[in-house]
Amino acid sequence: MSKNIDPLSVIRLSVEKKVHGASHVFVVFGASGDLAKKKIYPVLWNLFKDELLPKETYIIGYARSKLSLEDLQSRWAPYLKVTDDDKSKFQEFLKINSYCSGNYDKTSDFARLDKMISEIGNCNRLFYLALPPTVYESVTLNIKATCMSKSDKWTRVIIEKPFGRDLDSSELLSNHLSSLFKEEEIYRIDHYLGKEMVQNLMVLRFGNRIFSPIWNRDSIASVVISFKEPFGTEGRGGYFNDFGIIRDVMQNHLLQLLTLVAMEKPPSTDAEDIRNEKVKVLKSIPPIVIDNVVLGQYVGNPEGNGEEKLGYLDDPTVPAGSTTPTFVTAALFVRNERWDGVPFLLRCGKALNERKAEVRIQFKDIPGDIFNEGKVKRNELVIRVQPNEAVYMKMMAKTPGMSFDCEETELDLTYGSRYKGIKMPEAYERLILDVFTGSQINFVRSDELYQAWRIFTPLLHQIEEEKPKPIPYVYGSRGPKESDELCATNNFIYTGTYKWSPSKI
Ligand SMILES: NC(=O)C1=CN([C@@H]2O[C@H](COP(=O)(O)OP(=O)(O)OC[C@H]3O[C@@H](n4cnc5c(N)ncnc54)[C@H](OP(=O)(O)O)[C@@H]3O)[C@@H](O)[C@H]2O)C=CC1
Ligand SMILES: O=C1O[C@H](COP(=O)(O)O)[C@@H](O)[C@H](O)[C@H]1O
Repeated sequence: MSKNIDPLSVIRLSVEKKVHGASHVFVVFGASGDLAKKKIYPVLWNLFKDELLPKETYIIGYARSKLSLEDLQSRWAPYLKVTDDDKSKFQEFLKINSYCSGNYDKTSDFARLDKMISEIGNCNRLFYLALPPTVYESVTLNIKATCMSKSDKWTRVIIEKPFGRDLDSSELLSNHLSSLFKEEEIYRIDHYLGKEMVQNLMVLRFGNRIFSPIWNRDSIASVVISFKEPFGTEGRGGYFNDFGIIRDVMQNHLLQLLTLVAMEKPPSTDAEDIRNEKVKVLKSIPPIVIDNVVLGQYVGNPEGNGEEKLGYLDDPTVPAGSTTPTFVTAALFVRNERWDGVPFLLRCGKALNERKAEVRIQFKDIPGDIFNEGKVKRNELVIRVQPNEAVYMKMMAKTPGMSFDCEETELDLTYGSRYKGIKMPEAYERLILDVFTGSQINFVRSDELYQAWRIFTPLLHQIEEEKPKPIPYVYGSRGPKESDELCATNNFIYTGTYKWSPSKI
């Protein structure tokens, strides 16, 4: 693209083209809550500020609390970035916002909401459920009964995980939703699908000739998909304890990454073509067996990063003696022609040594090594999702100079240096814009969800019934050593010999 073209103007044009100049109302259910103030309103503000929201868009917050717009605004204040230059734009943003106080189970309150929307005009309607799942049922029933759009306009409902807690409860929710809405009206958010490097996976795989011949069991030894967070449950122990790290991160975000790495090339980039391929690959994954799993739980660290860090069980919101895992590594297998025998190691944990999400594809040893035995190390292709987005290939090269020795080095695409000054949109920004434009590529379809729960439910039930004691690991460490052992027995070789020395140029 020419340097003179503002990339945002291209997106603006494409959004306007797709919405055909229609008016929209975006309703935030749970407007007084955490997700709304930390994510949804800041994202709506960013989209508004960048003029990416369709022109005639109005936002209505809905929650039980009796709040004025000023009250709502004071909740957003710490999370919305408004600079001095933005002040007049922010006043315009306030003008498109309003608030409706009502209960989640009272049809007459939803009728009031419908009246508010109708007063704006005949418009497309987006309903974002930033709510605990306990009220999904009554809210969606009330939307259906009173708030659907009229005549030629559409309605879209955006829901957040957890989509149930196992196969049965997820099926109940899916059946409930499908009794009210068509699949194309339901947008199940997995915010990892909105991340730049996650979206990049399809382009890397299907836009490069070099990868397709080696992207299979003949060349790939193992795939490690990691999510690491350097903080514990701090304050969220109640919610987390009920769900655990498998439901919180692995069954959704990490499994989505796996499907994008493992799926076959779709016939097109249409949402249904891509989601069909994702479902196909999920169907080839048998349920995880507990022997292929390591469970961990963090314990306190008196010297954690300069200050004492409390263990999971020290969190007052966590029930005494809880065996909920805060760290899990699991080996999954895709039983199809491309992947048979290749372990996919999913690892996720809280209170670890760093923040990191990455996909690491480790290639097999080279056959017939002619160099000094043990010198040649396996190639690795690493797609670092966050932080500091990068794609790098660890490879061997001749040591520069007179000697004919070889050493480990890398081909390195670091986004921060290659794409200086490019603003990476927040995952939620992309996803919310996708809902306006009707693209379901980055949303989870009901049959995809079914398959995801099928893979994890037997393991989750076994853990809940047998309550195996998770292996303790220290807050701020890399997690239990048994996780490395599981990776090692599943054909991931860590040598510790690779050293990165980024170029100063
Ligand atoms: N463009 C860029 O920004 C680039 C950055 N780098 C940086 O260079 C550094 C090293 O590169 P990296 O790819 O991690 O290569 P390494 O070979 O150092 O690490 C490979 C993997 O092994 C894991 N590991 C660490 N210790 C053990 C162990 N004892 N047993 C088993 N596994 C272990 C690592 O971290 P863990 O298990 O803790 O997640 C990682 O998943 C990194 O900090 C990386 O970010 C490298 C290239 C390009
Ligand atoms: O869905 C979740 O994701 C966050 C991590 O998201 P990220 O975009 O910051 O990587 C995690 O902290 C949370 O527990 C989980 O519910």
